Amino acid sequence: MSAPEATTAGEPLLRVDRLTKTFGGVQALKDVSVTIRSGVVHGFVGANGAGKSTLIRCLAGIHRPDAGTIELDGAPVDIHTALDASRLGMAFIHQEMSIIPGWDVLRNMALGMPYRTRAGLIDWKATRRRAEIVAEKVGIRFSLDAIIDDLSTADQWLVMIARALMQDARLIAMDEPTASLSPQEASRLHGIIRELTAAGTAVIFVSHRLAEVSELCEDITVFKDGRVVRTAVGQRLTSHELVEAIVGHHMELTRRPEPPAHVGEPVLDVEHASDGRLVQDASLQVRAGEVVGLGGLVGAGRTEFTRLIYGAERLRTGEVRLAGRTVRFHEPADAVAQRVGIVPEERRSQGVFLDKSIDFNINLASLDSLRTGRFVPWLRLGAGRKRAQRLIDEVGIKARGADQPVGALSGGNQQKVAVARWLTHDRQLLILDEPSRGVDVGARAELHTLIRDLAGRGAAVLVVSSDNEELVALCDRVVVMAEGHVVGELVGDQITTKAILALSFARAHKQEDVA
Ligand SMILES: Nc1ncnc2c1ncn2[C@@H]1O[C@H](COP(=O)(O)OP(=O)(O)OP(=O)(O)O)[C@@H](O)[C@H]1O
Repeated sequence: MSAPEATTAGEPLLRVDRLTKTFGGVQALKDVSVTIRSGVVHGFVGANGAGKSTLIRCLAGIHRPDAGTIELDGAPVDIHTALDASRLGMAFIHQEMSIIPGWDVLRNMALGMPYRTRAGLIDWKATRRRAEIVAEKVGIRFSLDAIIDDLSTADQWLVMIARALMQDARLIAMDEPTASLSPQEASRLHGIIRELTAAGTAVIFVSHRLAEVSELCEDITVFKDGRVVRTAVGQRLTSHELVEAIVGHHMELTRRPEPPAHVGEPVLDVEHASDGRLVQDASLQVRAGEVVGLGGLVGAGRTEFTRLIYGAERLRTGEVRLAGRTVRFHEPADAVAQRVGIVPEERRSQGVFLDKSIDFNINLASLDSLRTGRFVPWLRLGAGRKRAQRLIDEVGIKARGADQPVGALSGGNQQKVAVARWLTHDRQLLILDEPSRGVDVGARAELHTLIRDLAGRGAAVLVVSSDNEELVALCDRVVVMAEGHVVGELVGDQITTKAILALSFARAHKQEDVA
């Protein structure tokens, strides 16, 4: 198999015809037909579990379709392995990027495709030369010798795109590339994608951020329950049209919540917290019944601040009070024991047990309340399963049943499990870091309603989000951080995306003024 000849921009490059894929009893793709054109960004949108990633994985040689055909440049192709896909000029950046931790940027870029000498040895000199050209093209400004773990998520994405270009990919599929990026980083990535398509590369772009899909994608395919429900070619759909196609009806995207009916005593009170590094003298209060947002740019220290609060990092100076009592959590489990619920930023490594069932994951947090007696630590499994099923319905987790392993769910549904496990009624404080990352537009609104309901029942909620629209739609108050400091606070109707952004940059402007 060899990479086919170049196709003219706008011409069909890849045709998928009536592809079908079933996992056990779940029909992930049903008769899906899609045409990808050269030089065009093609958006894949749809609710969690609609089939977007499965189609991409079929193209990448990870899954074998049950039926249907794939054609490249008009000729049928059989993709059995990742190597087949790569030889055909297709590169894939999946939701969980395949970086090799501990390796430098150069080796990560050259993975699988380094230049070789005639003797078959890796020609690092030629590989580096090529890598330098590619790095320049995608705007990599860090050293090729940097260790990949030390880079931001946005920079790791650049390395993945650079890897695709090292392979001379004619088609690059990116599964939710902007989910973990700030608006600024995302717009930098959009610029790079536009340059790639201008040079003739076809790009498949998966995202739940509908505004960016509307702006960036010339062609769009909307998936629903494994089927294609709308195809737009050369016609940009607005966010509202996309929402209607995805959820089946019109939905208001950002509306301020009703003010809380009752705000009680402070549940969380943090004073002058510092870790000596990323968080400096940060104070914050969350009262019972309130949803407080932590806004700011990526790298502002928000995640680190929450980790200090719940004991994942060591507090150097300052004080944390929970319901009026000074606490010092040595690890997150200490916080959980004090009725704190935590949804960490890194779902896969810290949030859920992928090989365990949905009901196990959901009930893990509340095992105590499922014990039948103090001295008989006997789990009332029936009650646990019932609770899991209720949450699966309420949050709209798309699964075969409560006993399905979380690892077999789509990315967004895994995130819903990570959040749902805390939606029981016995948490006095919930700390949610990017709770709706990768969650579809309909489910996001449902998740927000559940979070507000919990606050309505008296819980204090602290939410970190890089999506300012989410903070507007969810929070009673927003505390903004910049460079490790709390730089301001917005209350009620003061909370707008513009105001959050202005505060996020306020510190940098002040420093410029001084300079
Ligand atoms: N390896 C697997 N085993 C079993 N079921 C699977 C597997 N991979 C996907 N599925 C199921 O196939 C369906 C489609 O999942 P897919 O990951 O394609 O959705 P998606 O549209 O990419 O969703 P998301 O936006 O949440 O990433 C889901 O019901 C999912 O649970």
